[in-house]
Amino acid sequence: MIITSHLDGDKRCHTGMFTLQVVIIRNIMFIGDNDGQLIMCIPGCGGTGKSQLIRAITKYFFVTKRMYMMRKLAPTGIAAAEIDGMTIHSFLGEQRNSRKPRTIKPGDSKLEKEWRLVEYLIIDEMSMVGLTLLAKLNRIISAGKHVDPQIPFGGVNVIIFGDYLQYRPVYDVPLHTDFSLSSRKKSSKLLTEKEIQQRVARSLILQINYVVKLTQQMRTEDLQYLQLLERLRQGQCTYDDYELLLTRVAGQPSVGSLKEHPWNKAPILVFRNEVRTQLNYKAAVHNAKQLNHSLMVCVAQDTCKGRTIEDQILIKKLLELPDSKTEHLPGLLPFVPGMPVILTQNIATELGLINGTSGIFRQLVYDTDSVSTDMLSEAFPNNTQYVHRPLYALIELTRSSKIECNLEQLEPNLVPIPLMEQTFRVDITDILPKDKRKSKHKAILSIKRRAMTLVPAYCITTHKSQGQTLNKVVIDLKLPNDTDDIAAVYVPLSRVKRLVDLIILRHFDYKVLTIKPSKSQLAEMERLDKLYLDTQTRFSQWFQ
Ligand SMILES: Nc1ncnc2c1ncn2[C@@H]1O[C@H](COP(=O)(O)OP(=O)(O)OP(=O)(O)O)[C@@H](O)[C@H]1O
Repeated sequence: MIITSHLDGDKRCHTGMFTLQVVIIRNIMFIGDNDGQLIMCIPGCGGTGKSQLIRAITKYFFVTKRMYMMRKLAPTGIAAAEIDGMTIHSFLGEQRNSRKPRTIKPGDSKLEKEWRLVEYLIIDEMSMVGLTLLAKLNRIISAGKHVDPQIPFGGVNVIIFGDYLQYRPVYDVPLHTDFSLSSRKKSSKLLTEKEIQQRVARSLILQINYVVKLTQQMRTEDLQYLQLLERLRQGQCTYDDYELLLTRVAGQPSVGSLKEHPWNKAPILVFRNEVRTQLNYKAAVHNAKQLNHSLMVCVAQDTCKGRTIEDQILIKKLLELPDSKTEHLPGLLPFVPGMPVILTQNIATELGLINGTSGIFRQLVYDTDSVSTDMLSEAFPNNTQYVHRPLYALIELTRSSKIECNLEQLEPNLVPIPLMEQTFRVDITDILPKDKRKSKHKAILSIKRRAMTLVPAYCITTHKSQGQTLNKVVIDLKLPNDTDDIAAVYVPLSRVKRLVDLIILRHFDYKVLTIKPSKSQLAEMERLDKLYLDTQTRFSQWFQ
């Protein structure tokens, strides 16, 4: 109601009734009056309907014919696909892991055109958005809107959704970062440009002026389990909670077999990309055998400085790299009809064929001369057919309202997915002969890869599962040694509606259920709670 009435021009949202808050960082000053600008946060723990609310808001913009005024962004492909939006990176026109930041020039007419009509920006999964990324987004909007850089987000209304106890950004610092401690420690040192930008972004977060907290659980229908998840959020699970979860460890008489329906179709959530890749390989081999098919594996075409790579050791190393290190183009991609897959690049944004879109692999179309059975990896059986020049894969989209494929002789929901090209860098020091290694120097190669932009989805990382509701899921709670993040336990456990919808892969330690939220997570949640009280007072009629 707050958002729709703001959109419809409610005076209460435009009179600047807020307390004046001035934040000065070096020479950058933001004034927190906002003059009617909505800088809103909608926090809510997993399953309280944040994505659902984004869909409802979208519908309102749609029925009132104002879709052109809004943009929806999320930090990861899957989270973006969940809300029919885009990843922040692709929206900023940047490649993942890119070393070259996009230059922002004032008066960039393309940028201004992109932003001219945008008045509302929705950002989902705020826990995974970093301050550096937010600062960049702010700079781009400011330039796009061609307004005073002191105006937060170029005057665009921003609505941020998420849950600070879920996954944090990978190469960035979270939005709740408290700089008051570190700045005192480093007071004698000058801040780097990056640190300044992070503080600027933090000052934007401090200007959130409306908060509506979602509290009613919409996903979990199992009350006892819901209470357990609530305790988990505080790091206060009891031994009884632990014993209850132990009843779901695989191998118990009360737990169904992973080989049988429905568990043989349930996605497996793991922590590491390497483990994910290996499990996907195993599942593909197993399913091909079940179907009496010989396994097909697409091989990526790698070149270095325009030349084909001849060195067998290097070829093997490149093909075995996890796709998280190769711009998400897999070296070896097994294909079995019926295999769940996820797109890893934006192919046609306007059609919703974006990074994160899921589907089912149906058929591979390839150059028949390019098939060999020379073994490329021990992970696959001897009779595996390696396809060196695939042309495209036919994918059945599981959820798409935008695509109506009218290709001759193809069913309407089958979409051809072509190959894509990306460049990535790889450190090859470990495979160089000892006499060629230079101490302290890394040997880095730039590799151009042409490959299918798909990965199997029998198994996904817990990080990628954030934001999804899963019918049945198999999870692991034996955390990697260096993990003390509550998200690593909370995210996988909160993907299902009932405890019986999950199986835990193996025995785990009680102490993982007692991981506490960090100080800055708690402080930010408290701050948002206070703002929620203010918002309720301001809009009392909607909170009765
Ligand atoms: N108002 C509602 N009425 C009926 N069902 C709802 C409602 N809101 C959410 N749901 C259902 O509850 C489940 C969880 O909702 P949703 O995915 O929107 O939660 P979320 O807060 O985004 O979770 P997460 O933090 O894990 O991303 C979904 O299956 C959704 O369809």
